[in-house]
Amino acid sequence: MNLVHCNSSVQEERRSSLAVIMASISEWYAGKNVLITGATGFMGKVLMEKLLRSCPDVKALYILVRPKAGQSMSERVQDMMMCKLFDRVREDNPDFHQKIIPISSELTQPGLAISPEDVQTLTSCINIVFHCAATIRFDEPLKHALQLNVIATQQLLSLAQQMQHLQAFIHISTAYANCNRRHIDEVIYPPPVEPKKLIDSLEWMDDSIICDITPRLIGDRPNTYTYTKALAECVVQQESGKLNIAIIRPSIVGASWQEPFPGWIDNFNGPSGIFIAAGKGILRTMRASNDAVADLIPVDVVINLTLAAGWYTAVHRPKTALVYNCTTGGINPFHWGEIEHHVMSTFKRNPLEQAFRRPNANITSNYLINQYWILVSHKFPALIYDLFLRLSGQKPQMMRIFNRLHKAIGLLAYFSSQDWEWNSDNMNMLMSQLSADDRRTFNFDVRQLNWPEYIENYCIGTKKYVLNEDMSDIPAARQHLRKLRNIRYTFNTVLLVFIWRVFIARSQMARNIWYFVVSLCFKFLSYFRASSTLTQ
Ligand SMILES: CCCCCCCCCCCCCCCCCCCC(=O)SCCNC(=O)CCNC(=O)[C@H](O)C(C)(C)COP(=O)(O)OP(=O)(O)OC[C@H]1O[C@@H](n2cnc3c(N)ncnc32)[C@H](O)[C@@H]1OP(=O)(O)O
Ligand SMILES: NC(=O)C1=CN([C@@H]2O[C@H](COP(=O)(O)OP(=O)(O)OC[C@H]3O[C@@H](n4cnc5c(N)ncnc54)[C@H](OP(=O)(O)O)[C@@H]3O)[C@@H](O)[C@H]2O)C=CC1
Repeated sequence: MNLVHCNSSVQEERRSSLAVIMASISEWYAGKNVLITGATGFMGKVLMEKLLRSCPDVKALYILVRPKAGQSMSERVQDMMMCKLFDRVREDNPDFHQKIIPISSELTQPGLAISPEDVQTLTSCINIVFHCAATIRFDEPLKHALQLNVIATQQLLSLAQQMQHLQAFIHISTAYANCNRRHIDEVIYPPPVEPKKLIDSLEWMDDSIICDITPRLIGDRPNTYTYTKALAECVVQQESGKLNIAIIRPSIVGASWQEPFPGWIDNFNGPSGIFIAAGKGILRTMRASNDAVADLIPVDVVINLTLAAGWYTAVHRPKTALVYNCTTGGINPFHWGEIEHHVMSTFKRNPLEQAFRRPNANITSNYLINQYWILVSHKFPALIYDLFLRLSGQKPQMMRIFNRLHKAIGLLAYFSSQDWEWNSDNMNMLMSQLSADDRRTFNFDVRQLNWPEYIENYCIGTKKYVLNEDMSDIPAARQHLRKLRNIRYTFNTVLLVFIWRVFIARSQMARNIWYFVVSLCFKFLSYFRASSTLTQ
C-alpha cells in the first residue's frame, strides 16, 4: 500500500516538474515576484516593459530605486511609468503601475540601505532576481566603480541567499569584461586580482593614492568599468552558494530592433552619442577601423535573452552558472565602415534640427590622419564659430563642446578599433530549448536582423526619443542644411579670393605656377573636347 502511494507521489512530482518544464516562458513568470536592480536605467526599463507586456500574469515587480536629482523615489517611478516606452503596456493594462513596487535602496550603502521591513518582504516573496544596476561610465574613479559594480553585487547576493523562494539570480555583465582577450568563451575567467583583497586594500587608501595606482591595477583593460565588471563576475561565482545563477554578457547595447517599437533609445551612451554628434555635424572624424566588426546588440534582443535565461535557470537548474555571451559579430557581422555609411545616409535624409554643419563624418584608423582632420574639421570651425559668438557679444561654447566630445571619443575608440570573437554556444543552446511560440515572443535570433534598416531606425530613434525632435520638422531641418551649404560655398569662395590676394597676386613665382597650372588644365580640357568631338 505504502509502495503504491510512494510511487504515485513520485509520479505526481514528475508530472508537476514536467509541467513546469513544458510551461511557456510567460506561463512560468505567472504569479512570480521579480526583483530588479537598475530598473530606472536603459536596460532595466526595457526589462520591466517586456515582463509586464509579455508576461501579464507576473505577480509583482519589486524595483530598487534611490532618490536622485531632487526627485523622491516615488516621483522618479511615477515619471518613469509615464514614459512612451510603456505606451503598449498602458494600452493593454491601464493599471499596470499596481504591479510595480518600488523599494528605496542606495546600492553603495551598507546593506544596500534597504529598510529591515523591506528586507523581510523581499526575503519572503522574491522568486527571481535581475541585477542590472551598475555604473557604466568609463571614467569612474576605481573606488566608486568597485563599490557599485562589485561590492553591491556581493551584498545583493548575500540578500539573495536569504530569500526563501528564490529560483534564479540573473547577473548582467558585459561582453567586454574580458576585453583583454581576443577570443572570449562563455566561462568566468580568473579575476585580475582577488576581489576581496582589493576591496580590503582600497578601503583604507586615500583617493589620490587609488587614482595613482589605478592604471597599474587595471593593466591591459581600458577602464575601471570593464575591470570591475570582470571582478563582479568572479564575485558572482564565489558567492553563489546554492543559488541558480546565470550571467548575461551583452556587447554594445543599442536601440530596440522590434519591441516595443523600433528605435527606442533614451541615452547618449555607447554609439548613440556618436551618432547624434555626427548627425548634428559636430563630429566629422573619429578613430575607428572600417573593417572591424561593430558588435552592436539591440536592447530588446538582450532583454528577451535575459528573460529566457531566467526561465531556463529556474526550471533546469544547471549545475554551474551558465554564461551567455549576447553578441552579434559571430552570427550576423556588420562593420564600423558600414555603420558610418548608413548613419550618414540616414541623417542626410532625416536631418537633426539646428545642425552645426552638414553631416559628413569619416572614420579612420590612422592616428595622424585623424589628428589632421580634428584640427581642420573640429578645432578650426570651433575657433571661427567661437570668434563669431564673441564678436556678437555671446559666450563662446564650441571649443568646450569639442573638448568634451574628444574626451568621449578618446574613451570609446578602444572598442571601435579592434575585433573580438565571442563564443555564443549557450545563446544557441537556449534558443533550441524554446518552443516555437516562445522563440517568437522572446526573439533573440539575430540572424534575422537587417542591419541597414536597424541603423536607420536607431538614428531616427535618437532624433525622436533622445533629442525629442518632431519628425514633422524635417523640412525645416533640410532648409537649415541648405543654408549651411550656402554659407560653406560663400566661405570657400572668400577663402580662395583671400589666398589669391595674399599669396598668389603678390609673388611672381606663385603667379607663374598658377598660370602654368591653369594653362595645363585648359590644354587638358581642349584635348578632351577635341577627342570627344572626333569620336562622335
Ligand atoms: C563618425 C561617425 C560615424 C559613426 C560610426 C562610428 C561609430 C563608432 C562608435 C563607437 C562606439 C563604441 C562604443 C563602445 C562601447 C562599448 C562598451 C562596452 C559596453 C558596455 O558594457 S557599457 C555601456 C557603455 N558605456 C558608455 O557608453 C558610457 C560612456 N560614457 C562615459 O563614460 C561618460 O559619459 C563620458 C563619455 C566620459 C562623458 O563624461 P562627462 O563629460 O562627465 O559627461 P556626462 O556623462 O556627465 O554627460 C554630460 C551630458 O552630456 C551628455 N552626453 C554624454 N555623452 C555624450 C556624447 N557622447 N555625446 C553627446 N552628449 C553626451 C549626457 O547625457 C549629459 O547630458 P545631461 O543633459 O544629462 O547633462
Ligand atoms: N548599455 C550598454 O551598452 C551595456 C550595458 N551593460 C550592462 O547592463 C546593465 C545595465 O546597463 P544600462 O541600463 O545601460 O545602464 P544605465 O546607466 O542606464 O542604468 C544603470 C542603473 O543602475 C542604477 N544605479 C546606479 N548607481 C546606483 C546606486 N548607487 N544605487 C542604486 N541604483 C544605482 C541606476 O539608477 P539611477 O537611475 O538612480 O542612477 C540605473 O537604474 C549594467 O550592468 C551594464 O554593465 C552591458 C553591456 C552593454
